Amino acid sequence: MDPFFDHNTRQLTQSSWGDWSTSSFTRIIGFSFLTSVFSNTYVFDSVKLFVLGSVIEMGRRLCQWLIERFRFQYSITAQFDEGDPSYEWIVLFLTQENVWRRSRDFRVNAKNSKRKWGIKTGPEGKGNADYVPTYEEPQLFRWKGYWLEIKRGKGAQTVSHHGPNQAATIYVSIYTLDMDVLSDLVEEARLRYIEVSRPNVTVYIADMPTYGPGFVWSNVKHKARRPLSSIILLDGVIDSLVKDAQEFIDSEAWYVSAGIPHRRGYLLYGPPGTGKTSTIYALAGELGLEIYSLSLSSGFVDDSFLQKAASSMPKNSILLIEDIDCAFPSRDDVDDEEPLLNAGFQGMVAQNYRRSGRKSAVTLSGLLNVIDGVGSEEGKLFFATTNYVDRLDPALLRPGRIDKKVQYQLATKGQAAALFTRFFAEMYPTSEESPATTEKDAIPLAKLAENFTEGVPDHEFSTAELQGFLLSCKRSPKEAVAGIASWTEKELMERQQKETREAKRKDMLREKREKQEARKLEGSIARTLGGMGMSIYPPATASGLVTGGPVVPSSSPQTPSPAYEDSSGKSSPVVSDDITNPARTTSEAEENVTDSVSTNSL
Ligand SMILES: Nc1ncnc2c1ncn2[C@@H]1O[C@H](COP(=O)(O)OP(=O)(O)OP(=O)(O)O)[C@@H](O)[C@H]1O
Repeated sequence: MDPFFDHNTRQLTQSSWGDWSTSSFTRIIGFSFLTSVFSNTYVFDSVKLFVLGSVIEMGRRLCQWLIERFRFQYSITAQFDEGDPSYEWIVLFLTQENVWRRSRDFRVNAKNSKRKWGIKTGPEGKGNADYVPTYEEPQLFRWKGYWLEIKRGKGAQTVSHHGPNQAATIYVSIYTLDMDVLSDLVEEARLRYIEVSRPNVTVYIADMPTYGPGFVWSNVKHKARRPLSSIILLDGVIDSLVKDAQEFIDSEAWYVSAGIPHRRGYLLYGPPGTGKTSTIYALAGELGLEIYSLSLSSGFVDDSFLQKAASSMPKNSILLIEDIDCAFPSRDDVDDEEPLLNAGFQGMVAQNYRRSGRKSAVTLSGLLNVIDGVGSEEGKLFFATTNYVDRLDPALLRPGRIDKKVQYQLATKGQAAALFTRFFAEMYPTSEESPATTEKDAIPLAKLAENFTEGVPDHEFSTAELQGFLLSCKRSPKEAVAGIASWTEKELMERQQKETREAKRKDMLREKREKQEARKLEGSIARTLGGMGMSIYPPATASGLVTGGPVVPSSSPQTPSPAYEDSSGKSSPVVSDDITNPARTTSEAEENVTDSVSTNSL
C-alpha cells in the first residue's frame, strides 16, 4: 500500500505529498539532466576524449615502465665523467661513429686547444672553431650488432674564476648483459683516441677547484709532439733519461715480482728557461705517454686535491708537478709576498699558508703521501721541476721518491751553437743537392754558428733567452752574428742593475721587518709594564721633551702614561722604533708610507 495515498479518500495527505513530490522531482530532474548531458554531443565527445586520453596515458606509462624494466634487466649502463680521460675517449668515439648527425645541440670551442673530437664541418682547416655535440637528447645507434643509447647528465661541480661550472656526464647504455661488450667498447674508444692523438702530446691540467665526488682534470690540451732532437742539452742527458723511462715502463713484471711499487720519480732542477718542461713534453711524445700536470702554487691545490688528482690518473702516464719547491717554506718568500698580501684579497687559505712562509697549501707530508701512496703506483712516472733545489726537503729527495735527478744549467757555447744551427737549418739545408741561398754560398752555417758563440759567454744565459734573441733576427743568421755581442753586453748590464735594485729592495724589506719586530716588542713590554702600573719612560719622555733614559716605574701606578694608551684605553703598541731611543714618537704612518712607496717604486 502506498503510504502517501489514501485510497479511501483518494487524496494525498499534506505531508506525504510533499515527500513524494520532492523525491520524484529529483529523479525526474536528474534523469533529464543526464539525458540532456548525453544528448549534448559536445559534452559526450569530451567525456569520450577524456576516457580515451586516460587510457592512452596509462598505456604510455605502462610502456615506459616496461621499457625501463627491460632496460634495467637487459642493458648495461656506463657513466663517463668529464674531467676523466675516458670521457675524452668516448666523445671521440661517438664523433667517429657519426652519432652526432642526429644531434641538434652543439658546444662551440675555439680551435686553439687542438681538440681532436670536434666534428668536421667542412674542408680540412676550415673555420676556427670545434663543434662538439652535447647529446642533450638521447641518441640510439648500432655498434657491432648491439644497440647503444647515449644520454647526457650533470657531473661534478668545478669552480673557475667565472663562477661554478657543471661538468658533463655521458651515459652509454648497451642492450646486452655481456660485460665484455662494454670493455671492448671502452678499449676501442681508448685505442682510437691514442691513434688520433699520436702526433700530439695530451696534457691534462687541473687548474680549477673541484667539489663533490670524482675528480676533474679541468683542462685538456693537445700539444704538437716535439722531437727529442729539438731539445738541446749536454751530450747524453736526454738519451739517458729516455732510456731510463723506457726501461721502467718495460719492466713492470720485474717490479711486481720484486715487490717494489711500479713507479719512478724524476727531479729536473736548474734555472728558468733551460728546458726542463720541454724535456718532459718531448719525452712524453717519444714514449706515447699522457701528462697530468698541476702546479702546487695554485691556491686551491691542497693535500686532498693532490691525492685525488694522483689517484685519478691512468696507468702509464706522467704526473708532472711544476715548481715543487712551493711546498717548502722560504724566508725570502715571506718578504716578497708581504706587499701582495697587504694589497688585498688572497683568499683565506692562501693567506694562512702564505703567512707560514709557503706559496702552496700542500704540506710536505701530503706531498710525500702522494708520491708514496696508492695513487702513485701502477706504472706512473712522477716528474717534478724546480728552480731551487736547495729548498727541497731531503725526505723528498730520497731514492724511492726521486730516483733520478737531472741538473739543468745555463747554456754553454756548445749549446748556443746547436741552438743557432737548429734555428737556421732550414735556410741552410745540409743536403748537397739542396738549392743554395746567397747567404749559404757566402759563409757555411757551421762557421756562422762558431762566430755566434764567440759573442755568447758560457753559463750566462738560458737557452730560452738565447732563443728569444734569435727570434728577433730569425730571417738572417748574419744579423744574429752581428748583433749578439751588443745584445749580451746590454743584457748583462741590465742584469747587474736589476741585481743592485733587488739587493736594495731586500735590504729595505729586512730593515722594515726588523723595525716592525722592534715595535711589536716595545708594545708588548709597554703593555706588560702598564699592567703592572709601570712605564718604560718617565712622563717627560712620553711628551717628547726628554730623549733616552732608563726604564723607571711610573709615578702613578693607576694611571699609565697617555703616550701608551689609545682611545679605547688600551696601550698602543706603535710608539717608537727603538726602546732605547723613544724620541721617535711621531708619525709612524708617514714612515710606513714612505717605505712602501720606495719599495713599490723599485
Ligand atoms: N735546452 C733547451 N733546448 C731547446 N729549447 C729550449 C731549451 N731550454 C729552453 N728552451 C726553449 O725555451 C722555452 C722555455 O723552456 P722550458 O719551459 O722548457 O724551460 P724550463 O726550464 O722548464 O723553465 P721554467 O723553470 O721557467 O719552467 C721553450 O720555448 C723551449 O723551447
